[in-house]
Amino acid sequence: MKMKELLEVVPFYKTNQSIDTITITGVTMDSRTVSPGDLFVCIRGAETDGHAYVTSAIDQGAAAIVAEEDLNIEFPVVTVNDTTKVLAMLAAAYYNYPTEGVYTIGVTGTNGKTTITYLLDEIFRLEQQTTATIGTIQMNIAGDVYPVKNTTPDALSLQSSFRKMVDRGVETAIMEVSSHALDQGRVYGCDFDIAIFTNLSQDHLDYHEDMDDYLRAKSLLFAQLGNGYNVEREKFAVINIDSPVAPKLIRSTAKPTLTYGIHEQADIMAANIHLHEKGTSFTLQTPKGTVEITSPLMGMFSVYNMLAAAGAALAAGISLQTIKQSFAETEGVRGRFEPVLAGQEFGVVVDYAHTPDSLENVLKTMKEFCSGQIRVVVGCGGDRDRTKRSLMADVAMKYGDHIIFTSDNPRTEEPERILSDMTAHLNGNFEVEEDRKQAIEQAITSSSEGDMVLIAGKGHETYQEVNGVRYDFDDREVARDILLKVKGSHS
Ligand SMILES: CC(=O)N[C@H]1[C@@H](OP(=O)(O)OP(=O)(O)OC[C@H]2O[C@@H](n3ccc(=O)[nH]c3=O)[C@H](O)[C@@H]2O)O[C@H](CO)[C@@H](O)[C@@H]1O[C@H](C)C(=O)N[C@@H](C)C(=O)N[C@H](CCC(=O)O)C(=O)O
Ligand SMILES: Nc1ncnc2c1ncn2[C@@H]1O[C@H](COP(=O)(O)OP(=O)(O)OP(=O)(O)O)[C@@H](O)[C@H]1O
Ligand SMILES: N[C@H](CCC[C@H](N)C(=O)O)C(=O)O
Ligand SMILES: [Mg+2]
Repeated sequence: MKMKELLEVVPFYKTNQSIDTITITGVTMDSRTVSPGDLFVCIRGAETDGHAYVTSAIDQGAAAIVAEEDLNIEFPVVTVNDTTKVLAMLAAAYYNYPTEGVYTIGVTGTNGKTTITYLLDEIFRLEQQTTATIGTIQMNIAGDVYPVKNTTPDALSLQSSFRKMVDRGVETAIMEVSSHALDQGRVYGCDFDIAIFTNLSQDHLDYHEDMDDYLRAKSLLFAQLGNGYNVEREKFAVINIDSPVAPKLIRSTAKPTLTYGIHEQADIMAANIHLHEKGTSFTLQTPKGTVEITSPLMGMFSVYNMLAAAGAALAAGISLQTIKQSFAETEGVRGRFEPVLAGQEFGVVVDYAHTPDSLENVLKTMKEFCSGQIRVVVGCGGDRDRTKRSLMADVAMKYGDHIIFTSDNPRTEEPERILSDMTAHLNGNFEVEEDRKQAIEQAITSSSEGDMVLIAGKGHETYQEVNGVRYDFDDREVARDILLKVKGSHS
């Protein structure tokens, strides 16, 4: 492809020499993956600066460089103001604007993104559509599953995945859009048809300066809605009106908003909510009519997730009957309020709660139905928001009866430091057991009929990450093995 043609997507740029005759065979932002003929885009990252790898990119055969600085080298360099945004534009152009060919739904917010993408995927598949999902657990394109490094992939991987979707006949794609991704422009080249907001609560303050900065990142999804190339499809923002930040997000988009909620007046509402041990039921009120919902999903937070999914599905033209059927038949998401069943007389639940708000939601739900004692096994990730640690510990202490604080992906941090951040301020009874398996065993062996154990924080994860190494560890398997062992020793 002629480099000049690709650069037509970039409104302003400067060159140090003529680029008229340059042909490029790929675009990359990583010197380690440069192939001869690639255009190398220098990105200023969180760890290092891509500008430092120009020589290495050239040595490996790069055809030209896109940079934010005049590099003073005898080599074709295109200078732009913001390489991150330009990379997203180039990625979309290089893969020929694939989101134009796919109905694209983006979900952002602190909690509930993965769950809502799965709920929507089930709805669209019930309509016999070919779908794709991208998110924390995996990427799924028309039934083919791919592992992911990030919840939201970098711009190049993302656009290449959308191209694959078009080639595979995907009609609707539903993706999680993390605040990191928005801040780093990973989705800047995507033309979303629907943007969903779930909620905002504390997380990621290691990365974002404060909650305002975190919200600013989230709002970018709504600001970019409708700025794309596809003007034929109507765009909608679907926003949780019960969230205090809803007005700011509504103001940040030029597109129509469908609101959903339980407390404030909204377009999509849940009334007559009944939360019970086997799930939820409620009356779903929408501009397209009213329908009774029953679902195996537990807790008030699940009602919110269903409202968000219903709002987006209705905006996409799906019928209320399909939505009703899909919520009734949903399989849920692995590692989200997932019971571990091995014939024991007490409940064991694995859940991905790794923020104060999600932990509170899950524990409130458990408390509602637990006739006995609640035991909580919980830790906090290393190299992540330190200020959420004591808050998560407070929530565990408030709702649980016996708390065992343990490790959850210490990464490069000392587990003792993480545990001390969680517990140093606490009074009262709790235990600290650094070894997660021991902690789970302790919680399970001391439970009896009517009790419940919550194993929080890792959900679907199948590893424990310590110093860059991922050791096999699956809360669900570990719990099941312990339950079977305990049962065996009693029989
Ligand atoms: C902090 C963060 O967000 N980092 C992301 C970021 O990497 P970075 O900014 O650290 O990149 P860097 O290492 O500084 O490198 C800068 C540039 O130099 C280039 N480079 C670097 C080294 C080299 O030898 N040659 C070279 O060319 C790199 O390719 C890059 O272009 O850009 C990368 C590509 O998009 C991401 O994979 C990476 O995610 C890391 C792995 C990560 O852990 N991110 C987490 C915090 C994250 O993004 N999480 C959210 C979900 C959070 C949630 O919802 O809970 C997510 O979307 O996954
Ligand atoms: N709407 C909600 N409000 C509050 N908590 C929720 C909500 N939905 C789910 N949760 C809790 O948050 C946990 C994570 O849910 P989910 O994986 O759907 O969120 P996410 O936004 O994708 O998270 P991540 O940022 O890690 O990708 C669940 O296990 C549950 O404990
Ligand atoms: N996407 C989140 C996942 C947190 C899950 C928890 N198990 C942890 O490792 O902190 C993050 O990377 O911050
Ligand atoms: Mg997720």
